[in-house]
Amino acid sequence: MFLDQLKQDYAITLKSVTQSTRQQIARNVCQIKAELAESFYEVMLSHKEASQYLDNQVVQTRLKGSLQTWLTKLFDPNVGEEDLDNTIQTQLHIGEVHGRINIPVHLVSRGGRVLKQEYLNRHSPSIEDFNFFSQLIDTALEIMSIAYHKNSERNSREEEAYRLFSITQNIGREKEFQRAALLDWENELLYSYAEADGKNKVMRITQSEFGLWFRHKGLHAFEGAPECSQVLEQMENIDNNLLPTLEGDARPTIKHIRELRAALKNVLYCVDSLFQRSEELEAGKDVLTRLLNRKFLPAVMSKQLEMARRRGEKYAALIIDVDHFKKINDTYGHDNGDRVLQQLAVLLTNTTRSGDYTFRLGGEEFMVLLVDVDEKRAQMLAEKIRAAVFKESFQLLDGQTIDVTVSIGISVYSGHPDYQYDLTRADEALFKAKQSGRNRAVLATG
Ligand SMILES: Nc1nc2c(ncn2[C@@H]2O[C@H](COP(=O)(O)OP(=O)(O)OP(=O)(O)O)[C@@H](O)[C@H]2O)c(=O)[nH]1
Repeated sequence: MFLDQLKQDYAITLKSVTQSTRQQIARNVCQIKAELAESFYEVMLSHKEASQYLDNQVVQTRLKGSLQTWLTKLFDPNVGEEDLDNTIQTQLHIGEVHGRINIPVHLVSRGGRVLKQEYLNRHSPSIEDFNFFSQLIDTALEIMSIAYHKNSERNSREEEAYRLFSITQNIGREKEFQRAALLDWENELLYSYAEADGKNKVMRITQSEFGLWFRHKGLHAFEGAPECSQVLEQMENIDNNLLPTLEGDARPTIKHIRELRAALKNVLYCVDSLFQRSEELEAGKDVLTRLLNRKFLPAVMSKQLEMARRRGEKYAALIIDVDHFKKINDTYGHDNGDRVLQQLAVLLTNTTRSGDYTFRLGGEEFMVLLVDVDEKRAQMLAEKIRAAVFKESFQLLDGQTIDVTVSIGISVYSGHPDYQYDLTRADEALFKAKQSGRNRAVLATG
């Protein structure tokens, strides 16, 4: 309904000036569009809140250009009433992107204000001209804000659903797994000190299997629980205060070891109580593979993106597609096809770390989100997955085994504020992997 009203207003605005005035305004905009983009992003980047969302390099290489394209299209004098549905769709799409990357609406409005001010300063337009310019900018921003609100409402519902889901996905197994990971780390640590007289530097707990899981998944799953900050504090205490006392030439004293064990016991106690808080909840899993369902993608990706932005920890998306899966279905039947997908899901879970995420995107397409990696490591892990699938004997219902291969497209966080941008790059890389013969992993470039 709002949109119908906006469409009518838009049409009235277009007719409010003559065609030659529209052409003149379009020329004006074209002449100064680079300066408009410059001022827009200068203000955005100097604004504390806005600069959190925007990476300087991406602004230079991409966003300034996109803003200029948007202005050119918005003021294109050939856009008539019959094109308005398209124009509106474009603005809705931009609003959705803003919602996805959490740019607050008031900042976008601020951007609009900057554009108008800049246009006024540079062209000293007539009232009629300036009114037209303002009306189009305001209407476009109004349409964007409709999509923004819809999208952010959906995001918060999905985030809540994901939070519930992630704490309850195989909760018993997860609990035992994380307890074991923590105790393994402790054993390794003590063993290494006993053996090497403290000369070895041991992996920090925050970087351990448990630490990665807790920081990337546990914190999100148990969000708001008081034990979360206690676990974080204890881990920092261990890494920054306790471990250094055990390293170096001096032999660790029994007092140091006791302190470390007490801190670890505390972490274990908190973890147990976090798990106790949660209840089993089955909804939301992919029925066939029990992996994360596609609908949790926005919640997970937004969280990782925020972490990447705040802490500089990159992540990678691996889009994994079974090669010639149709042939497997056609040759051995759909049930055997299902069985292959289930075995692949288990293999993916086993070849990744517990801090990583594994999704079934749909059909025979999966996605692994690797946390805390760079290009080199992402490529190595993708290759590890590819090789593991290649080596695996997939078992069919009648006991016979078949070989299966996968193609993988890899993209590493590029700094772009919209996670969809990097997912599309991974998709394009997957396409290349298929084109160049399948059974390979290709890293997206550019
Ligand atoms: N058994 C089973 N098959 C599925 C499922 N979802 C999708 N499919 C089938 O997966 C097949 C995918 O085939 P295509 O998209 O042609 O791809 P492909 O044969 O794997 O070929 P490439 O990807 O190009 O290597 C289709 O035949 C779908 O019917 C599912 O849940 N179970």
